[in-house]
Amino acid sequence: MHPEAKEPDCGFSEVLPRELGSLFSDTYTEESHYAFCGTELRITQHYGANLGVAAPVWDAALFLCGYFEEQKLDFKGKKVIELGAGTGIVGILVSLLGGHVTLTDLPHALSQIQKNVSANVSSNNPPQVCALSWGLDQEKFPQDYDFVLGADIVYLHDTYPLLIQTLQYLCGPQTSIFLSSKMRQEHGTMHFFQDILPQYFASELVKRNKDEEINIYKVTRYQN
Ligand SMILES: C[S@@+](CC[C@H](N)C(=O)[O-])C[C@H]1O[C@@H](n2cnc3c(N)ncnc32)[C@H](O)[C@@H]1O
Repeated sequence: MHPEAKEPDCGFSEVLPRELGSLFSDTYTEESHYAFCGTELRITQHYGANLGVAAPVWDAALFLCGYFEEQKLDFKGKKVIELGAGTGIVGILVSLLGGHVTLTDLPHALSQIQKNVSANVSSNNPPQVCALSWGLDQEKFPQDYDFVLGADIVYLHDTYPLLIQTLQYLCGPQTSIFLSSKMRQEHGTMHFFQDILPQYFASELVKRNKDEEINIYKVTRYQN
């Protein structure tokens, strides 16, 4: 993650991008290289382009990629959607591992994701890149995903009910959701995982980085 992209101490909200953008005198890009699962990823982050929190690769995303590598999860032929994809790094990795991936985010982030897809994926079946604003757009999407992925998307209290609506819509009995989250006390991330999510889904903490306070949860529908 770029040092200038460290967590803002104010709202950390979608109001932020315009304000954050104005803090930078120039719009600039930074290309970073990452290696997971024997694959090199070239990810460009567009700073000062009003992308706000969507611009950088967040540590929770790298932690999730590392988890997939460690667990050797089999994504071949699986139907996968990523929420709040930002740069797209997680979904791009999963696509390179053989998944049929749809990468989603708010409209302002889509061109960054598309550029990273084009730079990394040359297969006949590249990821689709689509707008999905939680609680609003999910009905454009199918309901038979094998995996729903999200890295660092639990940080805005007002969006928690919207995110739950989207997860409920997208997830069938066969779906595994993986949420990798920086546990931000001030944004009630723990409250989401301990109190809100269990009202709707079963969840299990599958990996924790204690020093960085990043948790990965595997989430599924309650089985009747
Ligand atoms: C902290 S960033 C994480 C980006 C990326 N997943 C990563 O970990 O590198 C949060 C992402 O959630 C997206 N987001 C925030 N609110 C959203 C909403 N209501 N609907 C859809 N995406 C949203 C942002 O645009 C941003 O890309």
